[in-house]
Amino acid sequence: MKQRLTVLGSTGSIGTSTLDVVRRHPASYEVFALSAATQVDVMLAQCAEFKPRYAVMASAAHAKALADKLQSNGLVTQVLQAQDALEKIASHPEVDAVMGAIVGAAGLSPCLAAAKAGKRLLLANKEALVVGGALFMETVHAHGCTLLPIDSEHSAIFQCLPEDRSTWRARIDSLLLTASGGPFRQRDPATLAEITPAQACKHPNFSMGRKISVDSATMMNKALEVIEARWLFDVEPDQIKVVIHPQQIVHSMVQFKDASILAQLGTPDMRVPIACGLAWPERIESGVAPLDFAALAGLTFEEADAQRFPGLHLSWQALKAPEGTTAVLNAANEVAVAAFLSGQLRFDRIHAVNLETLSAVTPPQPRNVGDLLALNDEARSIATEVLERFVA
Ligand SMILES: NC(=O)C1=CN([C@@H]2O[C@H](COP(=O)(O)OP(=O)(O)OC[C@H]3O[C@@H](n4cnc5c(N)ncnc54)[C@H](OP(=O)(O)O)[C@@H]3O)[C@@H](O)[C@H]2O)C=CC1
Ligand SMILES: CC(=O)[C@@H](O)[C@H](O)COP(=O)(O)O
Ligand SMILES: [Mn+2]
Repeated sequence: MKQRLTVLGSTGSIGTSTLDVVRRHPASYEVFALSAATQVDVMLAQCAEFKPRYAVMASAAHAKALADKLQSNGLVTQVLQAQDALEKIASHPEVDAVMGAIVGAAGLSPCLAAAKAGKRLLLANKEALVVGGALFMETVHAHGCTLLPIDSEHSAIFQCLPEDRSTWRARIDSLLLTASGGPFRQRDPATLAEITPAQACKHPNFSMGRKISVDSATMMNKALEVIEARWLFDVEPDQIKVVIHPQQIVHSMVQFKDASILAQLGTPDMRVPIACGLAWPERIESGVAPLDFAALAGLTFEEADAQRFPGLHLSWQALKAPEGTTAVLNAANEVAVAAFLSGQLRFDRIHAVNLETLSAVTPPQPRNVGDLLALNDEARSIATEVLERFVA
């Protein structure tokens, strides 16, 4: 029986890698629905190839443009638009699995809809978990959702852990998240003010969307991943450690109570964790060449420099603060990164916007997804005010 799949964010880096793996296994997977925001022609080509029943676009104008092109190409995919359209394709009764690959908090509601419908949820969209926190995991557990981490570090940890979740806590000492250190790991910190979006988006090992690439450059990506790990694996914040490993061959590790460490290794290519999530607990071909150990120059590890990467430590601070603080941090960072990418904010001021927004917002205890979305909106508007003080 084929798995019927919805891909949220199909035109992005994770979305296209997902479809690349799916393309290799036509007997096992069928695309039920795709979603995107702006890239109409990429979506048109995906509809022509994968023939989904539905395609969702984020705005009415993009939906209309896609519908017109589909019609003139004789394609019958139905185009939907509106917030509840994403939730509809994520929770549709005919869907087995959902890839959550929208970037940012915009992915929270459709991922929660998939979780509530008890789907197999392949989660790349780390911001959904950073915003959703305990409420996200409660929804996963209450509705029998199978949550499969796609973020490479979390997929690595997931693969190193025993399958029986109830035994994790008793056996784990700590989770060791590896980090590349980004493109500025060795750059003179005095020159960080001059960095351009193109430089920040040049990740040393992965070709990714622009937002996550900037996060890797500030190491806010690792901060978000610390928060993601806390919720995915139900460990205390201080059980999560970060180590820089510039080659990104070791994707992360689990240290057990007896000091034994298990690591997951592989070529740095997101099709590996994606294939792992699609097929779990089986294994399928991902299209990625295995590691050639003889050709590796060496694997090195070092500590993250707190002065160069001040944002990294905000994760532990936010996790120890009242619930909702991680949502505030995420909102501030989304606003600051967008401002940097549009040329308004200096790279070295992203951290200042995050820090000031955190001190300006005291989050009330979120009781439901409505509270989380309201908190996200409030934190975004305060971050936008804070930003005014830092723009050139
Ligand atoms: N890229 C990677 O290797 C990794 C990514 N991740 C995580 O996966 C997620 C996706 O990352 P990535 O693929 O790099 O991002 P991209 O920017 O490449 O893709 C994002 C996708 O989401 C769509 N999108 C953007 N904004 C919205 C919105 N407001 N509403 C609906 N859809 C939207 C985009 O549509 P369009 O392009 O049509 O505008 C696109 O399809 C992020 O959370 C990231 O942190 C995690 C690990 C690795
Ligand atoms: C591929 C992936 O999972 C990204 O999150 C990537 O690992 C970024 O790495 P750094 O944030 O360590 O640069
Ligand atoms: Mn990652």
